[in-house]
Amino acid sequence: DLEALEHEGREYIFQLDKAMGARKNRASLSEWDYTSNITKENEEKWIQIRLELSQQEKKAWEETKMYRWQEFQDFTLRRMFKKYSQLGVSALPDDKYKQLMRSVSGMESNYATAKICDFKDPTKCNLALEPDITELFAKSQDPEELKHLWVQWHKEAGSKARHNFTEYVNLYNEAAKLNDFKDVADWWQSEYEVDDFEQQLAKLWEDVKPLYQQLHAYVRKRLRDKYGDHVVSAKGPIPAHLLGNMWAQTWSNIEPFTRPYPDKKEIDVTQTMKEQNFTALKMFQMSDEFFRSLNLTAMPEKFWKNSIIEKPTDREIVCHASAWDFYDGEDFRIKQCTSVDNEYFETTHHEMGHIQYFLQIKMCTAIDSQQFRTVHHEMGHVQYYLQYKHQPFQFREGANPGFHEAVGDTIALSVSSPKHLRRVGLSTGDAEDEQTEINQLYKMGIDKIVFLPFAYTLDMFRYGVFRGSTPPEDYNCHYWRLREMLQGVEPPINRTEEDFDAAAKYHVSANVEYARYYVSFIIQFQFHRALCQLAGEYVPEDLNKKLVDCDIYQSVAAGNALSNMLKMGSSKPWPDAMEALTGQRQMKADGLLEYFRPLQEWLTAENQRTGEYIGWEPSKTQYC
Ligand SMILES: C=C(C[SeH])C(=O)N1CCC[C@H]1C(=O)O
Ligand SMILES: [Zn+2]
Repeated sequence: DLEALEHEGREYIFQLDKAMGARKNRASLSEWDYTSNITKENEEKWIQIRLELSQQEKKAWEETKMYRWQEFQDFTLRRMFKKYSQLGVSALPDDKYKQLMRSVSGMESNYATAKICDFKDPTKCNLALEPDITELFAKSQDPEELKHLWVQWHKEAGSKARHNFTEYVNLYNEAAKLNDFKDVADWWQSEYEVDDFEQQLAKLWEDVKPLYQQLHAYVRKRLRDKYGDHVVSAKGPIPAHLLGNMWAQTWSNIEPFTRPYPDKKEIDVTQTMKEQNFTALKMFQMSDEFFRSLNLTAMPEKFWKNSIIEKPTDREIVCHASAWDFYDGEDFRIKQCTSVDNEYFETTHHEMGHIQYFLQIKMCTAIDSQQFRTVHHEMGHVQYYLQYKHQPFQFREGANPGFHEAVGDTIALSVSSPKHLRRVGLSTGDAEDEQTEINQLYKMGIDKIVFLPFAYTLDMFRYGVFRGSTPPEDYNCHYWRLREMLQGVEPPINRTEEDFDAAAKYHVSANVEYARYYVSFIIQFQFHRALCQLAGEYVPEDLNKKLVDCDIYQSVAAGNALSNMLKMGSSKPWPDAMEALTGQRQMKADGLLEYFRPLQEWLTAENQRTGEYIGWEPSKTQYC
């Protein structure tokens, strides 16, 4: 009878889950070995192990199909069977599976090892993205130098990936169809368990677009004032190489010379951290301490022992920051790039003297607030792993991919508040006045608001590619059409289909879905608002308890609510997790818009005062 069958199903699935845990542990260890020492030999080992594991997954999948799990009474049991009934890329025949893995690892290693020549010294041709190009791009205010760095990087990391990318699209789409999806776009969106995901993304963009347009207009004016109207037009898109970031996804690096009140004391965390001899180690310790202050879990010993945060000089590694769960309940790591330079050498030895297990900690680029945000971002991933490590392996993931990206950033919203920076001695700024608050909101806005159209573009582009509505001969043209339409940016020089600029972004070369960050940058404000209310730090309409100045540090009430949501992992559909923390069951832009309301009002008035054109006319550069 069904009762007995369900009982047998439960026995079976928990055995399967344990075996899956062991497989995931092996897969993570071999991927770690490859990405922290990029060699042909390690690539072969990683591919071999993945192939073995896929055969085991295929066998398990055949068995699972024999159970009539859709009729089971137990919700959790049905949910586990449902997840196991999806085989994934292992559904491909072995030769195609290997080909798909080779095309992705080919793109990823090309991206990780790409080098370009320096603008000032053309004989110096060993500039890597981290830390060299990133640092130059953040600091240079010479449009010609910025154009050189932009064009060279997009040539080395973008164009060279085009062949592998088209092969990856075909094979990945084949795998999607073998999993009963129309294409990869359909597969990626299924992770969000709603049937109108793309409409929800569009609605969120409609809600945020007016605010973005005001910010875009203001920044364009400030850049035109600085570089002249032959470089920045009055009504056109903003040239993408002038925004302080290779992908124009965050504009924090141009804050020093574009903020609303330039003479207002700036809370420059980077400067203070340097003065206080900060190292990455200290930032990781501070982040760990923040989570502990909320009654969340301390980083386990293996984290401090096994993480890699030094960019080795003797080998190539994948530098893009990442957090890892090895599915054994103890081993969790971060791999974040650093490079040895004498400024931190002494500090590191000094630190090493204090701490037995410590990893060689130094930051790739100088200690700066962007790196500080990345540290919190990565530590948020590890905190989520720690909270749900008691779940069955199949549920050891975020409620949806956006949740996993939002944890660290939500904490960083408190850490970057003026109140918190004063609390930890990173700022001696006096209490807030109106102008300082606008400067603070502007600094947060050119990181958080401008990111949204970039993130939206990246996966709208790939949805079109996977659906075939964007054919390979139009890849670059469609990419720039979307970037102009949504972000209001244009390439610094004409582009052709010899170029493939999308792959110059890590996540396109590494096959990492990106809508997760778009979701994260929306829901992190819903999380932040809920936590601030729980911490008694935010009371609607109370001018002494404003959202912009909320810091949940040491609030056990907020921490317990956060950990209760994180502990769920993906055991329930994400609206249940969202509701547990915020009382809302939908993604909504209301949290973000409430946070930035004072900035939106200021920008609207300022753009009226200067008569700046809101929005942008078609670009004059050629790219189609
Ligand atoms: C820090 C990470 C590793 Se999950 C990252 O890729 N992020 C974090 C914010 C957006 C996105 C990016 O760098 O493009
Ligand atoms: Zn992340």
